[in-house]
Amino acid sequence: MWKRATATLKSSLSLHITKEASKHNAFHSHRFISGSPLHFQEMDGICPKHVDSVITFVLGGPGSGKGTQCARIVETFGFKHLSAGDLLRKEVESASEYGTMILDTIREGRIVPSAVTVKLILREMESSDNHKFLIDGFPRSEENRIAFERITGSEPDFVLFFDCPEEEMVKRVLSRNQGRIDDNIDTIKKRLKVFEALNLPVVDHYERRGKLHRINAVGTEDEIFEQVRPVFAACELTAA
Ligand SMILES: Nc1ncnc2c1ncn2[C@@H]1O[C@H](COP(=O)(O)OP(=O)(O)O)[C@@H](O)[C@H]1O
Ligand SMILES: Nc1ccn([C@H]2C[C@H](O)[C@@H](COP(=O)(O)OP(=O)(O)O)O2)c(=O)n1
Repeated sequence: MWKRATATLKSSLSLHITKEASKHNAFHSHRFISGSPLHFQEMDGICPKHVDSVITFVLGGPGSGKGTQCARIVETFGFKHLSAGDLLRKEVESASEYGTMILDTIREGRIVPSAVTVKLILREMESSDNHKFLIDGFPRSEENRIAFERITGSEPDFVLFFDCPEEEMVKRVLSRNQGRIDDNIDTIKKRLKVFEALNLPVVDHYERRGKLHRINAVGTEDEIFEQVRPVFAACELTAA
């Protein structure tokens, strides 16, 4: 399964976001799906580096342990980890024209428009020589999913979902201690609502597609990794 054709992965360099994208938040606007007003300008063409790429999406609520387990997967299986949240936070720090919009959106616990997030992800993929990608915290909505699949012309090879009870997620986020503006009880409550409304439909979608690996996210980090490991080990065997 390592070998797959993402032959239609298009160059992020050909993506442009209009200012309109920054005005519309995905939570309020699904116009991208119906009429594509976010104005991606896509040129035909393949990014040759990614013809054989493996793409794994890592889903789960805030604090479910996605980042923690991704670090273990990177260490054990050599994937390139792309955290959508980290990329967005880096964009805020880089004085990007979208910085204020991204920061406000994160502070309010909403979802940044796909035009911005997909562009950041593709830019990172193209600058990497790795061919195995863990895309963490994405897609967070059907709008994210549809935008990614439409732009790249590809689906993930498989999807991990860290299934964690809400009270455990709240406890973990409140003790995360990374100085994040969204790790406070008010924003967490909003993020959990957004997660249920927008992310769970994505989980259901991949379950129906037979691509979902549901991981019980309660337990020690080691115990959880012992559920994760066989998913990746099986794929390595298939590729051998
Ligand atoms: N299995 C676990 N049990 C308890 N705490 C955990 C576990 N996995 C991660 N954590 C802690 O919970 C917090 C959130 O984990 P993180 O990996 O950042 O989650 P996510 O990326 O899903 O938001 C971090 O402080 C992390 O150290
Ligand atoms: N696909 C994404 C991923 C994250 N974001 C925004 C909204 C999220 O609440 C924040 C933080 O995301 P991040 O994945 O770092 O958060 P958690 O690790 O799940 O707590 O970033 C987004 O708008 N779209």
